[in-house]
Amino acid sequence: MAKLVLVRHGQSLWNKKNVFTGWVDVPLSTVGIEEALKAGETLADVEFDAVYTSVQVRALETAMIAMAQNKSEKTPVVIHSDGKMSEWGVIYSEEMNKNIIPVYRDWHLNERYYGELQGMNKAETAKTYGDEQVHIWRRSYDVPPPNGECLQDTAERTIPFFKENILKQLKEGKNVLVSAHGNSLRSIVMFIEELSKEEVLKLEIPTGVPLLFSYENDKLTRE
Ligand SMILES: O=C(O)[C@H](O)COP(=O)(O)O
Repeated sequence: MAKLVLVRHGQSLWNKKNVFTGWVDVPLSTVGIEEALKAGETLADVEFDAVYTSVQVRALETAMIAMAQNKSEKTPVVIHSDGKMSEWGVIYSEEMNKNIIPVYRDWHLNERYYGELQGMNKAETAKTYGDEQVHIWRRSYDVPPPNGECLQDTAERTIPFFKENILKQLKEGKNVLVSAHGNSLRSIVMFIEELSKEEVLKLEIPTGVPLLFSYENDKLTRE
């Protein structure tokens, strides 16, 4: 039975300031580093075969901090796809491959692009546009924030990527860690758990808390 772990990056400096982040590349806060360390402790006994992250530093930091505590003591090595997925694969000698865990870094797992809201304080935005409008922008499936992506747009890039890469590894019996973002992970959980547009409104993914799924008979089940 293969394992899939999804983890949202630890608190970033802009999560701390309650600012819409999206594609702005903001690092972890001290709390975020502690959350990543804790996630790593929780996952220390899981023997991962592959790690996937977005290109954003907060997700990469979280994956690396967590993997540094893994009992396998393998070295996580970042592999950049440069958009050419077919070129991914075994790039080291068999001997080296035994000691490394590939960390695939790809923009398809990036946070939802928040458009004109990026850089704006969430509480102040709610004061200007109203709580309901801001909740719709933040949590609805198909209403995009001004000039940004709605969750459906995000899902259109994350789900094909998930199926072609991550699910493929799970089918081969590999254990996979995915370190990504609140909304890119919401779209993936929506797909795995077949949530409706209404159900996804309530789906919240906290920072730094690993979600564990087991893969058996072509089905992913949350543990
Ligand atoms: O991009 C952001 O601001 C956060 O990572 C996710 O924000 P949200 O909870 O407002 O969707």
